[in-house]
Amino acid sequence: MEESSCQALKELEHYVVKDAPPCVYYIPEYITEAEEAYLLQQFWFRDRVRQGGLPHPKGMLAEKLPDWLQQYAEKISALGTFAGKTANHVLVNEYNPGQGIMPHEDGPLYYPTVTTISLGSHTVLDFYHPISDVQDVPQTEESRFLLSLLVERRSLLILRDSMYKHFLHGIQGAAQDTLTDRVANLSLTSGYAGDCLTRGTRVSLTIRHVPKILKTTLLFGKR
Ligand SMILES: O=C(O)CCC(=O)C(=O)O
Ligand SMILES: [Fe+2]
Repeated sequence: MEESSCQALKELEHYVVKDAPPCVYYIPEYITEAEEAYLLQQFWFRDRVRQGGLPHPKGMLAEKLPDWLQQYAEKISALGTFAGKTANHVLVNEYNPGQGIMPHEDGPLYYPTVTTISLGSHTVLDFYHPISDVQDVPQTEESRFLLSLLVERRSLLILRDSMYKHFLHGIQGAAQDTLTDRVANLSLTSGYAGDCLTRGTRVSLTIRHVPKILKTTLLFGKR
């Protein structure tokens, strides 16, 4: 598939998922086991974990990032992920086995790139074509399905361009995932088609940049 626009992040060229539309980068073992344990401890201790749900404008008014998150925001931004800007927003989601998130778009509040660090468990992220304007054709979730990504614990996933802006993403409410050749990043993971992976509790950190102008707009809206 088209790869040209995925060359923007030079250091990451080995991590481009070639069987996906532009752009997906998947970096396994992005953080160490010790870092993962430390981050999980911070979240569980502080009980700051948000359960599922969709991105909400209220989230935009998040407080300053604690230092232990700021360092990851800076490290990821140094890859050129946010066009020279530094990530300033982190959303934390916790999923128990069986929990998912319905297919959605993240919308225009963010710079059109999302980066996700996964802690505690893998999951499978599914992508779908948007519902087309032609309403006379019944459109099932199955007919809109595009591809899946296996997102392993400690990995970093970067979605940009059409994979961020055009397609919807969601997570099935399943307790197990059977890997198939519909998993577009399989060769970059330790999984094989036919494997059945049992989910544990997963905490995801979605790290993004919110352009300043939108932040200001939202602050006005709060008055
Ligand atoms: O947990 C994830 O990896 C996805 C979360 C998500 O899509 C969102 O919060 O918008
Ligand atoms: Fe999302």
